Amino acid sequence: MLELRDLGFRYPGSERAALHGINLQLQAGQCLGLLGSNGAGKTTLLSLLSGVLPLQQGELRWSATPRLGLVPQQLAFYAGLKVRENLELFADLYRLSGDERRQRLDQCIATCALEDKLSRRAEGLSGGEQRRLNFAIGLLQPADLYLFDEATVGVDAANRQALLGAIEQLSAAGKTVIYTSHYLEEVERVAQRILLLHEGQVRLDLDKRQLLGDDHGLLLEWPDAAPVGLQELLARLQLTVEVLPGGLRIPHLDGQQLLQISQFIAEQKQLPSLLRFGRPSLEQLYLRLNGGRL
Ligand SMILES: Nc1ncnc2c1ncn2[C@@H]1O[C@H](COP(=O)(O)OP(=O)(O)OP(=O)(O)O)[C@@H](O)[C@H]1O
Repeated sequence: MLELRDLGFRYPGSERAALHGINLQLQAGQCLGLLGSNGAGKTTLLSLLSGVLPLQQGELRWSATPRLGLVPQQLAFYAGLKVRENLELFADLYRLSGDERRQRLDQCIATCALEDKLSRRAEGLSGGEQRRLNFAIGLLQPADLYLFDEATVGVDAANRQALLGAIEQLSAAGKTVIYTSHYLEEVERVAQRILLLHEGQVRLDLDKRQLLGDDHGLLLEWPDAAPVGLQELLARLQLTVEVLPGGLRIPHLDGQQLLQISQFIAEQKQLPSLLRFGRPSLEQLYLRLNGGRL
């Protein structure tokens, strides 16, 4: 649905390009998780796609005229208007009418749990409530491509689940989504493909399953130090170990090795504070890839 060729952007007066040499093809129905540390260029990329910033260098090719829904990082509603007035105003801007207008409004209000906030002025809402209004306004727009920039910052855990559910529904309905967040467990949940930006360039672009792989390992942490004798056991089992703050990770092991480690642990006075067998999370991979600069 979208192809970027050698896209670049430099803010006026800035010495360094915020983005350069970005090549990317995005298929319809795909949810792309956009990662990168502060200043990596994520918002700049979304701003170029949504036309908030003018194209300076490179090409943006759409397969058809795009209908875009945007949930921007900067809150974008009328602070002095009530929640209901904001939603109606944006419904007018999106030219929604009749049944579709009512359905979309009802759905956005329910997803973002705004039912009891409708007669409140937007400026009087809490931070998380304002974020939910911002989200509702983006979701209200009938679009083929939805861009979410830090859309859940400050939203409480229960409401966050509802917003993520809405993103999964967009994907399931064949909508294309670009989702950027520093909450990597959210990106891991919604995205099928992961794009990592670093200093304005694409550092990594992979299918999520390919990235996370099925490299099952054992993650162990202790309240104090690891038990005496563990290192010897691991060496005897010929296992490689990654030392982490507070614990260690054994990236590859088979059932027998897992059993022997479990027996050793069971015989110790102090149990681990964390024992997890599985593949690494996106956050753990990200910290390894990006040198911990999230
Ligand atoms: N309006 C601006 N004027 C000048 N430079 C800017 C402007 N906005 C962003 N930049 C710079 O462009 C680079 C990319 O910024 P951008 O906001 O795209 O990063 P980001 O990945 O979205 O970061 P964050 O995770 O902090 O939101 C940074 O070096 C930033 O300082």
